[in-house]
Amino acid sequence: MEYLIGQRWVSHADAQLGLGVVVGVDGRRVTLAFPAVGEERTYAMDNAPLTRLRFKDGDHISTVEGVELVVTAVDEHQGLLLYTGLDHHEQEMTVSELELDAFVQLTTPQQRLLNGHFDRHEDFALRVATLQHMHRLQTSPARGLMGSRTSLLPHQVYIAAEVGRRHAPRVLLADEVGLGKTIEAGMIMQQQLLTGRAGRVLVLVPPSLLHQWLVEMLRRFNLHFALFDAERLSEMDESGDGNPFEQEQQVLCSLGLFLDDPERQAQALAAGWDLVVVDEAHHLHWSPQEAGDDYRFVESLAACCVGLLLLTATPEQIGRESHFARLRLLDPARFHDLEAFIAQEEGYRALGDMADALARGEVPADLPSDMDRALPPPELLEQLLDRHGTGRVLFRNTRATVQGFPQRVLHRHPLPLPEAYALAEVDDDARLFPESPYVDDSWLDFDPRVDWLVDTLKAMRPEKALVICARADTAVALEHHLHLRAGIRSAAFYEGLSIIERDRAAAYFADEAGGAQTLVCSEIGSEGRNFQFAQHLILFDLPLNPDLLEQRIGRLDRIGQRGDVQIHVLYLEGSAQETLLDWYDRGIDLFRDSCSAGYLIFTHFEERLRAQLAQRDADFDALLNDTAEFTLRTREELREGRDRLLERNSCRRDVALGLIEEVQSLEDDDTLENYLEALCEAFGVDCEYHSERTQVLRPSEHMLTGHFPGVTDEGTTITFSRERALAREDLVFATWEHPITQEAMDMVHSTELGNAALGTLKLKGVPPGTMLLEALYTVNCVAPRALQVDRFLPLTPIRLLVDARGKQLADLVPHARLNTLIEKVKKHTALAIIKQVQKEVDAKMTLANAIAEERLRDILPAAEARMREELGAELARLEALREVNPSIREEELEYLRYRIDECAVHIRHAGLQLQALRLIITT
Ligand SMILES: Nc1ncnc2c1ncn2[C@@H]1O[C@H](COP(=O)(O)OP(=O)(O)OP(=O)(O)O)[C@@H](O)[C@H]1O
Repeated sequence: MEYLIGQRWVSHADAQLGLGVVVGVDGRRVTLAFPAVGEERTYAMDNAPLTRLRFKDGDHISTVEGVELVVTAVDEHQGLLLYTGLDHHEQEMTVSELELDAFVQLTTPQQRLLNGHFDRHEDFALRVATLQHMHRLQTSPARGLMGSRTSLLPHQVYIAAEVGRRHAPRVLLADEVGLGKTIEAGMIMQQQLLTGRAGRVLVLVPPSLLHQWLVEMLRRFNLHFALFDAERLSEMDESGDGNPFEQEQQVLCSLGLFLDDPERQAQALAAGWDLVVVDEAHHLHWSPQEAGDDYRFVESLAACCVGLLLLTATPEQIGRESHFARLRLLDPARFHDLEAFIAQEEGYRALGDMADALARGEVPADLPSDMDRALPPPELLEQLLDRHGTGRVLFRNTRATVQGFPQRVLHRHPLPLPEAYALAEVDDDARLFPESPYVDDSWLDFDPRVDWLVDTLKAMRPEKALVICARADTAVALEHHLHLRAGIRSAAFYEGLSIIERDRAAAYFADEAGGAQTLVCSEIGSEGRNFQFAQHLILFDLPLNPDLLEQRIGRLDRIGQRGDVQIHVLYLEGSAQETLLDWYDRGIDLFRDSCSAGYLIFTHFEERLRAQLAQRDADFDALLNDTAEFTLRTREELREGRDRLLERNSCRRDVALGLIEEVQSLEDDDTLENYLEALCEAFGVDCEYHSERTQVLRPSEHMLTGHFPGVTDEGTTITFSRERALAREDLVFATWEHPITQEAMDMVHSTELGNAALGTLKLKGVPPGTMLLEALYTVNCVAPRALQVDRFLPLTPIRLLVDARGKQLADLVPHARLNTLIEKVKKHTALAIIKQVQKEVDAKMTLANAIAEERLRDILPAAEARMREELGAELARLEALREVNPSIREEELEYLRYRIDECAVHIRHAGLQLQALRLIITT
């Protein structure tokens, strides 16, 4: 090998040195300067780990002056290479190799292979596997649904898939209490973030639910929200770094932060969000006369964010009008007329009948005129639901459809009315909450509910009971009494506590060993919290709103409840509470069955009920009968009309079951386990068996990078079993979509790991000394993530195996087979081989590139056709839908048209990327 001063060489022993230049040749020694690292090294010529750097036509080079050229010709002059190329103005220029930038990164497979930077065959195989898995995940129907630590419940999976795949989803998630709206919102967010449809997310929740949300999002979805409270915001203000909302991508805070604070509102509005989520949205104040500050703020947010999820279990808690007002936030164009909305709801019964008939295979005579009667009934049913239902904006699943819920069992506990209460002058409020007029705690001494509570809790020990009362003062007094005077382990949960104190109290109650036996909550504890680990609910009083009562019961009667829910209602005989209990129990039958029309029924009878609460008389039985009859009728109407349609729209079981099956099949085989093991091996992470389908990952001394995603110094225990992950919170649930897997895959994809290898092989029928080149290409489409072009044009790995005569043998010798046959070659032999076959490799690469390009010519039009078919069908559907159901917003249509055009442009410009190259010599 001849060395001349000025030539450029790279060290294949240490790629980090950058590009060296020969600065001295002295007998048998050569000295190189490596300007990128400011070092000089001298080597013995006969075993220097150096390779001459020689660029070729089409390579990108850059000079010390920062000029970038695409090489068009290479000449040699007095032993030095001269590169001619075009800069980005298409100007031609020629530079000597002396002028090349020393910070060269040899990363392409061909450069690395030809310069002697070989990888292990295991790493080569890992790279190929990574690209194949990435491709498979990109095209999976279950994309975005695999990574949540939740049971796969059809109604949730359906909603997550249906809403999560929309661009800019704007929906009201209104499943009945405790059916998992938070989980659905998490699944939707996870999917939107994973697929790039959303990046910036703002979640607004009541203060008492902040931590519960924070924890649920993290442990179930690996979503790291920044929790903003007043303190953190003022610290951020002081730091002078500008708008705090612009400093985080996913923010969780309470709506209260913004009330009466126009400046904060302006900051949040200016920060721009892809998705805004509002929990317990029934609290937003609105009436036809006046909108509250909270409503107006959310309305401003709704106007400038693209996606909006509103969550409420009791959409009509404050009445139909405010239900309408929330729908208006989602789509002001569609929901602009309250009267029309109410009239339309009335037509749902007829639609429900038609849907039933179609489900039975009959085509009803009165089918809407926009529908094509010639279609088969299942398709007509799809169209009917799609075009005439409310499914696009409103999702509501009920216990009746979800099934598997335990019973609610009512226990009435009459107690004598103390004289002090009987004789007191009372108003409406004090009738229901007789202790409320007391400024001190003296009522504890004579109120029989207190002793009952103490005795019952003691008798129940160690079973846990949630106690709910309407007022914070009552909760505090009761808890003090239980705790200090009766020696019952208890905690209070009320609005006077800070958020952290509330969470501490809830955690103390949840603690199985040594925790509180009871938690005494004011009404704020009746909303959103998860207390299903308890089976006893003690209602110290009853609220004067059936939806609030439903929320209270929902704390225990929710997903995850394992036994029947025992509802104990304490009441003072002859008091307004007894009347209210009778009305709820015998009128609405709310203790046995949840009722979405509770508020409607309440408003219908409110006047008569209030009169009976003030003074029960002979009319009460009539009130009970009327209420029961009205309730029956209303439930029936809802079941026949709105709910029936909503249910069909809110969960299509067959679709959901198909998706669940897909997720399960990905989980059940051991591909991920084997793949992660190979990844760990490649990166120097120890993988130790823990128990069935569970491993401990630990950084080893030979860790390749400073960090492997998700692996801590102490070790991270991961399980591949969903069942175990649900039972054991401390284990990481490893799925294809867990950040560990995703980031590790990215680490392989975005670096050169495994992209160049050399080996030998004995192959029957192939003479020794034959050269084979195994090349893997992927389709490289540069496009904004939000367009999701990868749905139509995924990575599409193309594997070629070219022999010396240019024959393509990929199908004959599959990659997996090659992996089992290939043998390692010592580094110096490999370097000797590569020097000899340089020219041949170049020639075969040209050939391989041509074959791959030819394949690409088929792939791109097919991808465009697929995109046009899929998005075109979506567009046609939306256009048809819009004719009859204006809940489709014009922007949705416009965006879809724009997306089709943009996707087409990007698909046409897609190119190939050589991802990995392996040179094989037969022996
Ligand atoms: N698929 C699931 N797998 C496991 N647990 C779940 C699942 N869905 C819901 N849960 C649990 O059930 C409980 C109720 O869920 P969630 O809080 O999402 O309900 P919700 O509809 O928002 O309730 P609320 O109406 O009270 O606000 C929570 O403890 C949640 O963690």
